[in-house]
Amino acid sequence: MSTQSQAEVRRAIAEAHTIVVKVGSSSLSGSSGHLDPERLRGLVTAIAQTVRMDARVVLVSSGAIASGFGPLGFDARPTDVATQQAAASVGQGLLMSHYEAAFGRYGLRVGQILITARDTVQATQYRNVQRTLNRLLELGVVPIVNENDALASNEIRFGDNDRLSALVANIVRADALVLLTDVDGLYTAPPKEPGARQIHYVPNVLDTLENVRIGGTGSSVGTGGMVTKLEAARVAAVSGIPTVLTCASNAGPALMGDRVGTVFAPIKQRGTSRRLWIGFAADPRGTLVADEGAAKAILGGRASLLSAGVVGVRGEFSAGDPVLIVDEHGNKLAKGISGFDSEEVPATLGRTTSQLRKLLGAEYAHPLVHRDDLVLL
Ligand SMILES: Nc1ncnc2c1ncn2[C@@H]1O[C@H](COP(=O)(O)OP(=O)(O)O)[C@@H](O)[C@H]1O
Ligand SMILES: N[C@@H](CCC(=O)OP(=O)(O)O)C(=O)O
Repeated sequence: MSTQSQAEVRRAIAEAHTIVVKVGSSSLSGSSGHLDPERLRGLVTAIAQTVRMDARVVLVSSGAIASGFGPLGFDARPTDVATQQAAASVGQGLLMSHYEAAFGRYGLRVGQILITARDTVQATQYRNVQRTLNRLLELGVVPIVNENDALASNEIRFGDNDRLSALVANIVRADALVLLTDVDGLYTAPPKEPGARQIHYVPNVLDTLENVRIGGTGSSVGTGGMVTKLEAARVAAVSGIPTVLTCASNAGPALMGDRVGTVFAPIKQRGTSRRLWIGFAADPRGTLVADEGAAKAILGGRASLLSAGVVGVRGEFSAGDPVLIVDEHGNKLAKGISGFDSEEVPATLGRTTSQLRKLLGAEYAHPLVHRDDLVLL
């Protein structure tokens, strides 16, 4: 497909029917880091106006921890995982009650969906998330998505909601992704640095953004900074979805296609795939070494990785975790979701599926990595 001009990308966003809006903690909280309900209401007004114009909006909202640490008696956002999870557990309900009240003023219902990273890599969970989101949208509800912070394990989690929002955009086949933060777009350097200039249009986010220095969070409550926002824009772009990145106070103009923030053009035709997440964002928890035949089969594009073609395993992982697949020379071939725990793998190496059934039982008679769970690198 030919690259869309800035005006075309902005028009596509203005005309989008299904939109994913992501708002970061930094945009929902005041200088103390606590949730600021006034800011939340401002955002809701912009979204409600869009919904009234017949659009379907999924809101991916951070802010559970920001909403919870104050009521728990902490002055600042906690830094240890257990207290963050406790704060998120208290804060998520409070956050939703603010959203319920604010959307309620416009006669709109909200529905809460809490997702863990695993839900986006496991086929059944992925489909459940997809079905519920689609049904909520059909019913005219505004789904509000956050990571299930209270239960997310430290090893496999999104941490920030940027990448999660791109995957949600992919899951609902959104026409546009709107990333709202505390700066009006991408700058040539962290915006506090002298000389940093705003970029308004990124035609191909896969190209290394030369002359752009990307930094981490600029606030005491945000987590991913610009790094994860660009990752989200990349996932969206290769899913055929245009992205606009701007500050939360520009939500209304951004949704109308006005010239605010930074827009990222889509790169591919529309498509949806759980495999995008496997390829893009999932950090491998271990490595499987494929022999020559298996490596060739995988590179052919349509084969699963069978135990018969695996000669080694490294790292500790559970069935359902992302793993790297390399050849015997260490060349990276693919990423995939392991069908076995790492400790089960040695007993399966070199075995055919029927041998696995005979030796270990029917529950072991499946590929080590199924082809639907495998993405070439
Ligand atoms: N090149 C850059 N352009 C714009 N912002 C940048 C850049 N590098 C780093 N940042 C920082 O990223 C921050 C936004 O990320 P973050 O604090 O995680 O927000 P959120 O809570 O919205 O996810 C900005 O406040 C800014 O300080
Ligand atoms: N899920 C967490 C979000 C963590 C976070 O700060 O994310 P972000 O502000 O998007 O960088 C929460 O609700 O507090």
